Amino acid sequence: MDTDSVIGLGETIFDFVVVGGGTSGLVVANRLTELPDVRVLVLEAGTNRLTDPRILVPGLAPASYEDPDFDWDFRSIPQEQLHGRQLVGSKGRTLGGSSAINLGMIIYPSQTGMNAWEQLGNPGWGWPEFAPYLRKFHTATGPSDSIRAFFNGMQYQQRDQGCDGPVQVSFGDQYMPYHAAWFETFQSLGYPSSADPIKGGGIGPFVSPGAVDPATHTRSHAGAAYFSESVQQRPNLRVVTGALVERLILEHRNGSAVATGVQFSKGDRTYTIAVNKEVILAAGATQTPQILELSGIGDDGLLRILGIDPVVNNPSVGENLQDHGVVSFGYEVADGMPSGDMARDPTVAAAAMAEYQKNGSGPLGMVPMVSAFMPCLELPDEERAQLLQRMDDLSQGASRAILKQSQAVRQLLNDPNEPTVQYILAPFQLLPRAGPSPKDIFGLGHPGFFISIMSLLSHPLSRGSVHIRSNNPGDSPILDHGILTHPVDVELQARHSLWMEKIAETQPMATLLKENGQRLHTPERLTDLEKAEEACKELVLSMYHFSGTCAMMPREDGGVVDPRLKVYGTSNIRIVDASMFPLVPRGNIQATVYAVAEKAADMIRQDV
Ligand SMILES: Cc1cc2nc3c(=O)[nH]c(=O)nc-3n(C[C@H](O)[C@H](O)[C@H](O)COP(=O)(O)OP(=O)(O)OC[C@H]3O[C@@H](n4cnc5c(N)ncnc54)[C@H](O)[C@@H]3O)c2cc1C
Repeated sequence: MDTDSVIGLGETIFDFVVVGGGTSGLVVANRLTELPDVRVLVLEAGTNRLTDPRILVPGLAPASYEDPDFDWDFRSIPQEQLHGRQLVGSKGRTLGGSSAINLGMIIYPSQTGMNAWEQLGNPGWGWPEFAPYLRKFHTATGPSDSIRAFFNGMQYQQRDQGCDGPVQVSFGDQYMPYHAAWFETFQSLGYPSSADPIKGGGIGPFVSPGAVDPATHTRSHAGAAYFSESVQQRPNLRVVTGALVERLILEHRNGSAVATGVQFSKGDRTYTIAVNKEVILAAGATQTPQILELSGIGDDGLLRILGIDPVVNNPSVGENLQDHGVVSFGYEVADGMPSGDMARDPTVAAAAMAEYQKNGSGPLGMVPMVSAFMPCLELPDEERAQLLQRMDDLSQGASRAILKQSQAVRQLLNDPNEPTVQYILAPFQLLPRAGPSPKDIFGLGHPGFFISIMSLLSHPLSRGSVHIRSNNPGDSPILDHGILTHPVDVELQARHSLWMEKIAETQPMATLLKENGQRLHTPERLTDLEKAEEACKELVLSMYHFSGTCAMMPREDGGVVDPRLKVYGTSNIRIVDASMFPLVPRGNIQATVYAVAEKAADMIRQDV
């Protein structure tokens, strides 16, 4: 399909117009066009780079960051709580969206976390109903026998995995000694792996599989998986790239707003396309609220100031932004030990590329990260009670929306079986202080060889927002990440970060690291909670898990969509991307995005 063409577009009546050809948009477009009578148009602002090596080769993802052909490259406003630092907001701007440029880790949400979605007023969204969709989107290929032996204690059963979904999920073939030591170190600390995260429970270390096709060793993202060559042949599907959706054309009918068309620009022309049944918003958590606001759905006051006629007053549009902040500690490796930092030597980089081109193996063809879900171990019962009390005190007088969410998060933090953090081991250096440019953070610019241990709060309480800055659709929205604005998050993040020092000094990890070697996070070992809190504020970065800005919740609780994903006050606009998450789930979120979109597609098919 020539996705750059608009020829004949005006002559077709589309039943559904999907805004955004990213992770969720392509899932829904694919599933709807399985029905031959349903005509779907996808409008994607970004490029079609399906055959570009920076997307195809999993290990080349960082080469796409900040390039406008791949990345929206947002920056937050200065974050007061982080001493005025700006955070990066990379986000895919190409067919496949963020799944085409992300780090490829596939991690599943927890049972308790999903049940919290349902408890927030969303019948049908608890774990039992949601879990099948976590399998529907993917086909898993298990680890080889040698990889299973390498990761002593790894939990994995083929019967638990997805077996016929479009996204290919697999393990790598060349892990480093730190990866095996990760498992053994947690075991030494008394926390062996207890369950495969796909089952929604358990704590301890696990190997994060990657969205990599084991046959071709290429990235399996939404573009490759849901917009494959055979799907491109469907006569009832049309995809146009380079099409920036500016606003929806709305009319009032019987007390609600009806979308009758979509206005978009391509090149220097503006087009309006009629829609027969529904508009499906899938522009991601940063731009779905932008499009609603540009169309007159949002906070009346803000819209009027910016010269937009309000159609539906809902001040919750663009609020409730959630993200996982990630704090990374860097440890120098022992002399002679390998590190991904070796790739800064052009000879080593060329050898890795040659190995990849020969048979797809090696570091470029895999996702080289392992993780662990853990409770907060350095938190004695009495201090835990104090922390929860602090949380309750801080919630006093909060809006109904925040109060309800705080209660849900409180339950999660109080559950002894629910992790409060995800630790990740990456066998290369990260330089948060060199930010906000991702090229500097990922650029391996510090001399020497390092690994990184990272911590991400599983259930953050901090909230940010994203709103339009003007009525010009070409202006990027005002992004206020809000990471670590909540004092309880700062304390929890610091306590978890202190534990990263323990991981690094426990055997066998300790022997792989240089004794008294350089540390990229702080010159001295952190022992003190206050100093750790300060370090977290200096180091925390966005994990690019934008979500929650058009949350699925009752409208009086701060919701923007109902449990059928319909935008309140409208009759034919749905949201299917990460902006509908009421609470960000534990871990990396693409698996949850895929599953939400699969469930959304089923709902839409039932409803029309
Ligand atoms: C650098 C990076 C690394 C990440 N690493 C991981 C990881 O390892 N594991 C994991 O699970 N998750 C990861 N994530 C997160 C995950 O990829 C995203 O949360 C998920 O893909 C978001 O899906 P979405 O459908 O909500 O939005 P997207 O996939 O971002 O899709 C939105 C699409 O809408 C388009 N669009 C936006 N505005 C308009 C407009 N006005 N008109 C037309 N089109 C528009 C965009 O160009 C984009 O293609 C990462 C994300 C990034 C950016």
